[in-house]
Amino acid sequence: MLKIGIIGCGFIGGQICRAIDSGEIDAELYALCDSSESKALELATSLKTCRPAYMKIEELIRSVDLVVESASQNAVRFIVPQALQAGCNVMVLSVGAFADKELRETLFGLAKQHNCKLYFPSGAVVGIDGINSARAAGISSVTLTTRKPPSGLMGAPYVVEHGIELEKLEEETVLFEGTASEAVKAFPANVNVAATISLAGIGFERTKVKVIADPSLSRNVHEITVEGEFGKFCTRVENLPSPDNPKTSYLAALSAISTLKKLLNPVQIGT
Ligand SMILES: NC(=O)C1=CN([C@@H]2O[C@H](COP(=O)(O)OP(=O)(O)OC[C@H]3O[C@@H](n4cnc5c(N)ncnc54)[C@H](OP(=O)(O)O)[C@@H]3O)[C@@H](O)[C@H]2O)C=CC1
Ligand SMILES: O=C([O-])CC(=O)C(=O)O
Repeated sequence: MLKIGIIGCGFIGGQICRAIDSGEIDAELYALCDSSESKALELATSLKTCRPAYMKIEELIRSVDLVVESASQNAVRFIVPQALQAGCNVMVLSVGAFADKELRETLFGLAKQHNCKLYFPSGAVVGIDGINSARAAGISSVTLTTRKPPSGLMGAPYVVEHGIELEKLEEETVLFEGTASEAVKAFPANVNVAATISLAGIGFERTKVKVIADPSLSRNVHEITVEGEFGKFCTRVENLPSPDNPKTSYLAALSAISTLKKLLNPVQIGT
């Protein structure tokens, strides 16, 4: 049975644990790690059937077949190279870290060298399947427009650096327009989806991103427009935010669960 280790025991890590615990994902939840040991232990003891051990990153990587990174972009830099060098497959949630070209090329190279897989779930957006298909011919433009309630954007480096008083906004306000490369640094906990879209499509410099704060919203809304040889498509998702972490949409955790189920399943549906 596939042994899974989860690094980052917040909302997404917790949802994956519960999906393994309930038997929805047919794998062994072997180990947990978090910057807060007590948070990981609390999660472990809340489970009904699984009894994952708490391990430091190095021990976890030596012990499992697949590492789930559900921690932070900074964690990716530290965890993923070691995990690939140890021969683990890795599922990455903090995809924004891959905007760094040097890191990206190193990690893709290590995955090839060690015959490991890197999995990037679709996350909180819909349409990655369409981008993957469209890329087989040619894509001319990709844009992502992300709208979140102000509470979901609090603490983002861009908001802090520009002194934006989100709590005072009374109407929809465009906070940021730029490339995906800039967006994931400006909003590292809000638009990892821009990184996944870039990896699937036309890269971090050609993918355009707009981030909007809207006090009238209670959902995280992501719209993608893609044009290319195939024609044009637009997707829009209105995500319920997680109750634990308003920056993260529930769909992002479901997408991680679905990716794990897909890699374990001999029958593959969808692109
Ligand atoms: N790909 C996608 O579509 C999406 C990606 N994300 C990203 O996925 C990641 C997980 O999201 P979510 O579960 O909501 O986040 P949470 O903040 O709920 O949980 C993350 C957990 O990881 C811990 N952590 C952070 N850095 C490290 C580290 N270096 N080593 C060990 N533990 C660490 C955090 O601890 P502490 O609180 O102490 O920092 C926290 O307990 C985030 O980076 C988020 O931005 C989210 C939504 C969509
Ligand atoms: O969950 C979301 O709506 C998107 C998100 O935070 C991210 O991509 O980092």
